[in-house]
Amino acid sequence: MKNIILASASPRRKELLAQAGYQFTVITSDTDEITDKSMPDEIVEELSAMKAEAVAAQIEEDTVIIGADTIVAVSGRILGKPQDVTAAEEMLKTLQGNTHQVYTGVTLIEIQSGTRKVTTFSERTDVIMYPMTDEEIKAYIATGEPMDKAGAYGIQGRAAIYIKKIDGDYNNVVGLPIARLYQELKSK
Ligand SMILES: Cc1cn([C@H]2C[C@H](O)[C@@H](COP(=O)(O)OP(=O)(O)OP(=O)(O)O)O2)c(=O)[nH]c1=O
Repeated sequence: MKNIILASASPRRKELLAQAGYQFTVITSDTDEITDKSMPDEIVEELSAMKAEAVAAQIEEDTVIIGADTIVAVSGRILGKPQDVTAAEEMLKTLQGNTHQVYTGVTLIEIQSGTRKVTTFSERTDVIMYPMTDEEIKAYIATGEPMDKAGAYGIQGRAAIYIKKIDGDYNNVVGLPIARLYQELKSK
């Protein structure tokens, strides 16, 4: 197994990769998360590639660089991280009592003897949320938990009490589909 670099500032991604037993370093970059894609799987795949590439540009030794991006899709809309409390409130009002999809895209850039091999994939998890009252939404936002998370909630945190059902990889919702990633890394 080669050196691994996680190109992400997300504490959840770091925890999941460590939990899987990998040794790695974290190097982050300031990537403008802008894409002209409109399909959710294409968006997360492209943004994960941009994040991995921004870090790969600084690396020459044999390494595997991992970039990831997570978004929420609901009724034809794409939800990233909320800009402010009002946006968080609006997102949660849309998600409560409904089914939505969480997409995480992952890009691996394998640098070997100066050559680069890029692998990108995405995973989708369907999530059904119980209805939330306006008071519950306000109280949840007051915890501060939604602000750095796609769709303004964290399934691994206080929002767990509103999750009725999921179909797909739980860790994909948290931000890194670690089982699929392991399958991909196995061959590296
Ligand atoms: C839906 C959901 C998202 N999230 C998080 C995962 C991601 O960290 C975040 C989406 O933002 P991202 O832009 O995917 O990632 P990030 O900005 O946290 O980190 P980086 O770009 O450096 O890799 O939302 C949860 O933690 N729990 C959830 O239930």
